[in-house]
Amino acid sequence: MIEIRNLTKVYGGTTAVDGLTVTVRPGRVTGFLGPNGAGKSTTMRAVVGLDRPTSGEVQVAGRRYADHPAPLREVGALLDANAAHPGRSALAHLRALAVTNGIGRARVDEVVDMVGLRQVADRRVGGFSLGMAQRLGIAAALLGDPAVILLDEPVNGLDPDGIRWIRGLLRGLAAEGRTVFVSSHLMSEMALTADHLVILGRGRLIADVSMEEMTASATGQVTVRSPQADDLARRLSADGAAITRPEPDVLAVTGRTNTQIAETALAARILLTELVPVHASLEDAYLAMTAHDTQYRATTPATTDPGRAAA
Ligand SMILES: Nc1ncnc2c1ncn2[C@@H]1O[C@H](COP(=O)(O)OP(=O)(O)OP(=O)(O)O)[C@@H](O)[C@H]1O
Repeated sequence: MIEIRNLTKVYGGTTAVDGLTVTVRPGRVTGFLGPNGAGKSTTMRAVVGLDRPTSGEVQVAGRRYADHPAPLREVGALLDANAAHPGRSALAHLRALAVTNGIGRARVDEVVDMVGLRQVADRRVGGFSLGMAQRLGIAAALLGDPAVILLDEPVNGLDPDGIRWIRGLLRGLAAEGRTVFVSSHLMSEMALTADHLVILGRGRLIADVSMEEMTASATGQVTVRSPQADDLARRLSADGAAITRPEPDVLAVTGRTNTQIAETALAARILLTELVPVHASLEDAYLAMTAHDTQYRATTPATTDPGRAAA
C-alpha cells in the first residue's frame, strides 16, 4: 500500500505536485495518468525518497521509504531506465544491488530469467537498447521480491512482444496481492493492464476511479435494438431522450439510463433484443477529463500551403 497525504513539491517557482492525497491499494494494477508535466514522476520520486516533499508525507507499507531497513525488499521502482552504470554488465549491476540490500545471488539469476535478459546478461549495459534497459530496470525493481512496485513508463521502448510480456507480469504481480503503481501515456495499453486509475492534472488529483467507472461514465449513451423501434423511439423522445437511428431497428439513446429505457419498454410491452450502455474508450474518457489540464498542446496550422508542403 502507498499512502500519499497532502503531498506538495515546489521546484523554484513551479508547483509540480499540489496537495495530492491518494492511497494506492494492493491486489490491483493502478495506472497513473496525466498530461506531460502533471507531476507523475515527481510523485513517484517522492514515494521512494528521491525527492523531499515540500510539505505532506508519503508512506509505503506503513513507513516512510527511508525508514525501511532494507527498502528494496519493500518497494521496487523503475524510475529511469538508464540508471545502471553503462560500463557494467547487467549481471554485475544486479549483483551489486543485491549485495547492498542483503539479497542472495540466486535471486539475481531468477530475475534475469524473469525479464528475459539471460542471453545478454554479461554484456555492458551501455550497449543496451532502450527495451533491454527497461527490462534491466524491471529486473532491479523485482530483485527484493517487494510487495510494492512502482514503474514510470515501463513499456517505453518495448516492442509488442515486450509490451504484452509486461502486461502479463504486472497483472500477475497484482494477482499475488502486490501493490502495482504504473505510469504510462499509452491509453490502449493502460486499458488492458490497469484495474484502477489515478489521474493528475497540473499537480492535482483529477480522478481516483476504477477503470469500469472511468469508461462507463463518459458517454451516457445506450444502444437499444428492438423490432418495435419506431414505437419505442416515440415514447423515449416524449420522455426527453435524444435519439439517433444508426440502423432501422437500432436506437442510439442519450438522456435516459438503460434501466429507464427498459422500464419504458416494459410498460408499453415493447420487445428489446439488445440494451447496451456504450462505454467510451479510455482515451476518449481521459482526454475529456484532462482537457483543461493539458499545459503543452501543439496547435494545428489554420491553413496549409500545398506548394510549400511539396517543396
Ligand atoms: N528537478 C526539477 N527541477 C525543476 N522542475 C522540475 C524538476 N522535476 C520536475 N520539474 C517540473 O515539475 C513539473 C512536473 O514534472 P513531472 O516530471 O513530475 O511530470 P510528469 O507528469 O512525470 O510529466 P511527463 O508525463 O512529461 O513525464 C513540470 O513542470 C516539470 O518541469
